[in-house]
Amino acid sequence: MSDLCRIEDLTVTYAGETRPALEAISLTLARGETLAVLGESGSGKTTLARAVIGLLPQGARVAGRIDWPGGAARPGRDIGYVFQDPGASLDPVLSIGAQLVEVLRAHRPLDRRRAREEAARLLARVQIPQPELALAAYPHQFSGGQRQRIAIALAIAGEPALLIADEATSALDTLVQAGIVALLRELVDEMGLSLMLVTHDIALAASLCQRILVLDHGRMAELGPARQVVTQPSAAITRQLLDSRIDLASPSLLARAP
Ligand SMILES: Nc1ncnc2c1ncn2[C@@H]1O[C@H](COP(=O)(O)OP(=O)(O)OP(=O)(O)O)[C@@H](O)[C@H]1O
Repeated sequence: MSDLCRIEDLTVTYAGETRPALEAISLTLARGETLAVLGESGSGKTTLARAVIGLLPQGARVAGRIDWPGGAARPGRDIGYVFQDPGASLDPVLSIGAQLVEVLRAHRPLDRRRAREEAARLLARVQIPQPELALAAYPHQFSGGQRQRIAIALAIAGEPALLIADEATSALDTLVQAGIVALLRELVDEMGLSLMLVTHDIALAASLCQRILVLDHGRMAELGPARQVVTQPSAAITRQLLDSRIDLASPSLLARAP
């Protein structure tokens, strides 16, 4: 597998802060690789994802490097981003079709008719029923799970090499969450996408990703194959995250680690 993204000694300090939110992060993400970024609230997961996509807030100081050996990555086109709240991706006053067509035409040389056909195909791909009709509907007409599926359609519309899912399932109830996780897994397999899954849920990380990076107060606590991280954790914080998941889901957590 060739390298998609190389992060070297990345340190990010927000404006007005003295303590970095992220410190000395180094890792390489291969093409087609699935990586979970795991940690407690405030450990720096979103900061890492925002740094990768190049969308840190103004005034944030960045040291270190993020290299894209295949050429600079453009948000939207080369990197798709799915937020926890689909409302962050979807415009409430535009129809789903208009939003998808806009993104498709910004990134791909499609005329309006072809873009609309492609939009319907994308909605079908993320399992929105009656995609032709759905194009004319507005975000509030869909359930939370369906809105997240539409946000995923928007994120993959530019045929990105990397999809970042930032707590994309944590606001959803368990069954709906399982459906979105299954969809992400299918898309990664079919499109050869790299996935960066930002989560505080070690079971989810292990079930979906090949490697897990554990962050603790902005630092790398541990990075390794998912199975190894969940069966032989080397960092205290990973053991804590595991302990907090010792419930009925735990046996499947170990069985499903890639
Ligand atoms: N815009 C900002 N300005 C100042 N500090 C910030 C800003 N955004 C985040 N932080 C701080 O940076 C640290 C890391 O935050 P970050 O959102 O990356 O963590 P996280 O692991 O994604 O947390 P969560 O799971 O709660 O989203 C936290 O201490 C947070 O308070």
